[in-house]
Amino acid sequence: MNKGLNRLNELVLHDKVWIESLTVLASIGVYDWEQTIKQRLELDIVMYWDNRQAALSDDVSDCLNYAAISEAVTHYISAGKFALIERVAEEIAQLLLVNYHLPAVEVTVRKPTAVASANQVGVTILRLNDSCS
Ligand SMILES: Nc1nc2c(c(=O)[nH]1)N=C([C@H](O)[C@@H](O)CO)CN2
Repeated sequence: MNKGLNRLNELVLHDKVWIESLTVLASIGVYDWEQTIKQRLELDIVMYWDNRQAALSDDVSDCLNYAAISEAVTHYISAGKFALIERVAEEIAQLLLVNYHLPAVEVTVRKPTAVASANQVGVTILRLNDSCS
């Protein structure tokens, strides 16, 4: 437990690269009719990452490239079929932790059209990379 809290404390001091309101059309929903249409999801992604090398070199090959990551996330979600937005959030978090060796990532998935009387509904998860501890 203490180890987990220590790691969370360290993350507070970390740099971040983030993507706000990435819009993706997805096969998403728990009802059969939802699997016959595409619905809009919006993602906020906060990636914990040390930006110092990129700042020093001013070279795109040293940065965590938010354009490339936006494309990878869009492709992954568009190609899949999902019931819950929780699964979308979890799989995107794991994809980013593993492929980009992030120490941690926070993923929010919103489904803006799901509840007519609500502006937005969604989930947020924070995942730490066990191989970075
Ligand atoms: N926590 C969640 N609740 C619900 C989800 C979901 O993905 N996570 N999904 C639905 C339905 O698909 C809904 O969006 C259809 O309007 C219901 N609750």
